[in-house]
Amino acid sequence: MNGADSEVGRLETVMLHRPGAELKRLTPRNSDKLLFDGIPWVGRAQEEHDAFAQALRDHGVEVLYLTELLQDTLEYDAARQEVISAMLEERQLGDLLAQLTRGHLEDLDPEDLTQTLIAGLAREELKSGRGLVYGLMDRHDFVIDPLPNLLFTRDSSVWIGDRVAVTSLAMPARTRESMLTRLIYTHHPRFAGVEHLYEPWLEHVEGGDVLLMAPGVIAVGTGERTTPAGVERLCRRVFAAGLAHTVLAVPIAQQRATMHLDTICTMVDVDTVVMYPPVAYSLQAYAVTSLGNGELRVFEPRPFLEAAAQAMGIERVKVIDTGLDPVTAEREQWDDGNNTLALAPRVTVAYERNVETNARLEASGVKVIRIAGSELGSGRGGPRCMSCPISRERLATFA
Ligand SMILES: NC(=O)NCCC[C@H](N)C(=O)O
Repeated sequence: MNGADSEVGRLETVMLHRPGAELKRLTPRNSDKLLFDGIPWVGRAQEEHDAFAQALRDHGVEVLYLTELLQDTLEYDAARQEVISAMLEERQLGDLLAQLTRGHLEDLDPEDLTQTLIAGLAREELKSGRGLVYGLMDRHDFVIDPLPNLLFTRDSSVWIGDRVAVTSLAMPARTRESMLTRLIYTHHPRFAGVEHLYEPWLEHVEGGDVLLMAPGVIAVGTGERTTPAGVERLCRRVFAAGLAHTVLAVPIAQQRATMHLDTICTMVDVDTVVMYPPVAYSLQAYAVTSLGNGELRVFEPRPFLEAAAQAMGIERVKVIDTGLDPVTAEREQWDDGNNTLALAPRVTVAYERNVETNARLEASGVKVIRIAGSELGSGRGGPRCMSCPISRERLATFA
């Protein structure tokens, strides 16, 4: 059954995106805008990603690739027309270039259209071009921007219970990603009948900010990406659908190092998190519950870990004591040491480079499946960011 009610229930199915030609578009001139901190060696990034996918399969996880789902989806004419129109509307190419681009895209078969929607289209790759906008563009300028961050499938959709929240991404370089995930969830037969909990045109919410702490309890970070209004909208929708009794709104620093809640905190067991030490005990949360009729009850802020324990009905949330010196902690947090992907309670995937954090996890009894991420990490995301759980074994239902 599709869906998830926790971060740690046995992972059954996951959606990944194997990086490809879109990474080859990155240059020192555009990498900042495209949200990469370096220029990855693409072949090696693919090898690292293949090893990640294989590690998941070796642990019984079904791996779905976004590219394959998208290509299947683009076999349907309604889906093709929908995505081409939406993309051109967003892109603002002017009437003539939009018309030429439409013609170019309509001539592509599903495989090439998939590639073009992901890797983008440079002006020089258009079959034919003319007019003012075309003339004013450099031949390397993008008629369609590439989506190198599609790699981070966590952010462009998130399953909550049996519904999928198609997210509203905040950064211009990423907004088109959820156009593609929405298309898949709307038209692919595998997802027939799945209800959408959230939509890309609503206030900003990114999947990396959403943590399913326990059945009925969701933490949502609000900072550089998810906006306060996004959290409020998600609260209303989650409560209306009966998917949670408490949402914890967690303000996080609005900076790149902590762009999502999952860059500083992920769960490794039903009651245990690995967390960036400097914020572990200072992070605050506003608990939000439903008063019915769409009204929300918002509680005074209190320490996140306390608020989470209370909502989860447990005495305390345990924090892996990484006990790292501040410099090592900062280095490993930057390299996604706290961004782990649980395959089951106390079994987690982590970047091998975060030697100290991983050692502490193991000392606490967590099995760590190490993966290489020297190239993948240049996009500033770890194993949790690179995975969208489609199905996890349910822990429980809440009344
Ligand atoms: N959940 C995550 O933290 N995802 C990582 C996203 C990295 C990407 N380069 C971005 O800046 O959005």
